[in-house]
Amino acid sequence: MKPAIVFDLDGTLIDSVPDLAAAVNLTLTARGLPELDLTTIIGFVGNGLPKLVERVMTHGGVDMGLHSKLTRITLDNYMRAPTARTVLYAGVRDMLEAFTTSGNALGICTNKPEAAARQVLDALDLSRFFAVVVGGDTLAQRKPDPAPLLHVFEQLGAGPRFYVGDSEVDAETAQRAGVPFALFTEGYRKSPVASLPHQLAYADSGTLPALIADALTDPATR
Ligand SMILES: O=C(O)COP(=O)(O)O
Ligand SMILES: [Mg+2]
Repeated sequence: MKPAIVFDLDGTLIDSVPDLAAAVNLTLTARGLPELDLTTIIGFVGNGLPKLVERVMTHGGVDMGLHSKLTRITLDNYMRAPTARTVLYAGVRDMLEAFTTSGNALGICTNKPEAAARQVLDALDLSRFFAVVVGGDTLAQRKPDPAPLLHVFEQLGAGPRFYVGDSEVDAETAQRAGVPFALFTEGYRKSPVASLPHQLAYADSGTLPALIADALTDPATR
């Protein structure tokens, strides 16, 4: 049976931080606060938009009483132009075509709000690849809680499983869900590859289908 493969979105399939940064910086400049650079924002990404805004506010010394308001404003900013500067990582479209042609069921488990994730996938013509999309606000729990990931796999059906992501949060989610994990090393990871639990690591999306096939013939991941 072909494995079901679930992907993280930001930092794994798409380089989306330029648009997240633009949304955050609109929020900041509207309050007279200085803009943040991409590296700083990358350090704040991974636990969903409310957490991103919380980290930005802590960094800027903004009163946390404004958190829900600034989260709403930042999401509105983001939703107005979610793919203006966002690009797919090299080889991603071909990789998704290859998995689809071989009959793998594919899903998305992201901490991005579900509506934003769906809008981004539509705009980049990626929606057709994914039978299930779960975002950071789809369930009461978000990654690194394993519930959203298990929810996606349950809907994709029986068979072997693999989760593909770029971050500490993704590695922990997979581990807690008991699912083998493929780490994309060129995303928004903050710590060294060796410190993240993973069954395989890759830097070129074109190599992933063969790597997953190999890993699934290895008794350690079966
Ligand atoms: O929204 C985030 O913080 C990160 O999104 P991701 O889970 O797709 O990497
Ligand atoms: Mg990610």
